Amino acid sequence: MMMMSNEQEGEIVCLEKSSVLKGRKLIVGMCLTPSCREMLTWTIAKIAQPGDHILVLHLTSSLCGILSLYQGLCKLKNIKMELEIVKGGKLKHVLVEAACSHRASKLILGTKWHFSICSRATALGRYCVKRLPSTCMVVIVENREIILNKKGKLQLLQVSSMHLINHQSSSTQIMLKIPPQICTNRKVLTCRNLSVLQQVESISVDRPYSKFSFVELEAATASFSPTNLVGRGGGSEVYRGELQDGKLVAIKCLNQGGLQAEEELLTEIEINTCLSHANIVSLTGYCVEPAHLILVYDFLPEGTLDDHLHGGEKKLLAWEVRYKVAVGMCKALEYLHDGIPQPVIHMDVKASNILLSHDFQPQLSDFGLAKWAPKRPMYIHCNDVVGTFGYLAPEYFMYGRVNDKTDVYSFGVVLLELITGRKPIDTTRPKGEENLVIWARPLLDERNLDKLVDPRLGSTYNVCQMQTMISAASLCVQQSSQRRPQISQVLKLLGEDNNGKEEGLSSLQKHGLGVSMDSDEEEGSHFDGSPNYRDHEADIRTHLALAMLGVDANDDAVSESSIDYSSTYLCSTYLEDYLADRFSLPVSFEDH
Ligand SMILES: Nc1ncnc2c1ncn2[C@@H]1O[C@H](COP(=O)(O)OP(=O)(O)OP(=O)(O)O)[C@@H](O)[C@H]1O
Repeated sequence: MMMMSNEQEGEIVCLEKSSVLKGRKLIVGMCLTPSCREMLTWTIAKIAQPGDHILVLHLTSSLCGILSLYQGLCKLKNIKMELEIVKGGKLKHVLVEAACSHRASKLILGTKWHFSICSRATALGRYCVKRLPSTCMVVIVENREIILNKKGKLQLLQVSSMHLINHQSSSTQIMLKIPPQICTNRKVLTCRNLSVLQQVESISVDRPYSKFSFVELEAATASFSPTNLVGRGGGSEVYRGELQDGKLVAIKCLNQGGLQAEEELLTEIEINTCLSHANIVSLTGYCVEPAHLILVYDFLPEGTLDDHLHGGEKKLLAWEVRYKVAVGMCKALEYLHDGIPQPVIHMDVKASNILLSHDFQPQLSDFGLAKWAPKRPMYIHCNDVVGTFGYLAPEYFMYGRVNDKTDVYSFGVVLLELITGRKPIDTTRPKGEENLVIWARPLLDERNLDKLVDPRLGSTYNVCQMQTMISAASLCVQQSSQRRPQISQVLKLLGEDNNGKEEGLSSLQKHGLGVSMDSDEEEGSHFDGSPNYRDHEADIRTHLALAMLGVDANDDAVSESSIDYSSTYLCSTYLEDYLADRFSLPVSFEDH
């Protein structure tokens, strides 16, 4: 029998391999919550019988994820790396025991403590030095180091002298961090950035990016002059730069001072090596130096969608452009989810990560939080919820569950922004209107164009496209992730891919609706907002939306109770009337 606990939901799942407990090996999946301890007690008291063997399994998936980043480098250097979970009480005892039992030649430790030289880290170092044989060197690393030899004498060394330390392995030594205020010589390559650089070089081996020196980037930006500063993110500053060959680039300087910047840089480069798409920003190169972690991208002169929709200073974003942005982003996500051998979840789809070229072609940027997608219909569990409030899918926000539908939800929020011109969270709005999805949901159900559509657009939009976009948005922001369509289905709904019309038609025919559509009727040809538009396509696409709902509802993975029928209701009510009226077709959506 195998039992795993679902920490966030507080439920215990028992997977019984065989109904008869013969062989008597019980595996208990254990995390550190009280409900897990309760589960273990229950297993011991109620399930296990004398002679049984209980194996307690603790999965450290986040650490495994980080270690997998190093696989390339280890392979390159022909190094074997293993993860070992050790049991024990005090850290110092565990460390010494492990070093002795493995006959380690070096015990290398990182530290997050900010300490003075006479602090706890020194004490830990001294403890280890005393108890370990002289064949084992103790090294504590962070930024700059001090070597503490056996006699307790302090000697200042630079990390570039690491090889020197390696040659002295006969004498036991400790390296300690100097607190930041004592660090004066910033030119020394830190251990950390050295390892980041090695990893970058190993993961980008198939796609060599330009490796810029900081001096080159200084020259490109007039010494990072404030006039070239184009934007600030949560952990970065972005400058416009011109390279020697005249190419314009965006230079993103990650704020140093933590693992986060390193992880972002490595993830961005690792994932970008697998990507090439017209709607995804191209990474040109990087700069990794002692005090600098920098990413260099193609420069997109029109800035972000966020600036255009909510910036205030920009010209009104025309409907035509809004629709183009929606389709372009949908294509980028379809490429990530379905178009590459190892699919990717972006994890931070939002208006400020959608950049616009001179002709307003959208490009998705910022892969620092991206993840390799799990196989459908599985999801991955994330303990840290990162991303942007207002765009986070409910199951991710509440339970840390991630799969491709996480991006679909965020994309739905972007569609709502394009339709309404409102921000996802706007605390200046009256009560009840602050959260865009909550405010929009009943209006989407009613198809209340008067209230939904950005008042700045007036009547300058294509009603057919607006209806389609509203259908897509209402499907994408559904509470239940299983009920959300896959992004490829959303792309069919929005059209503008070559197969959209035919697939839309064939789907209608499959559902017994023989609707003809003029082949010369080009989508987007009516921009006058007139009520006399011929909008067969909108009907077809909205019907497709319903077909999707039907498909998902039959999915075994969807339990009855998890289905939110409200949007089925909203689409069908609208469509039954509409199709019956337009095409004199008796339509009933009961079957779907
Ligand atoms: N390739 C680019 N071309 C032009 N401008 C860019 C480019 N990349 C980023 N910018 C500008 O820099 C700003 C900051 O970008 P960055 O990706 O660091 O942050 P963000 O996505 O806005 O926020 P966060 O990092 O918190 O998610 C953007 O809002 C945009 O104005």
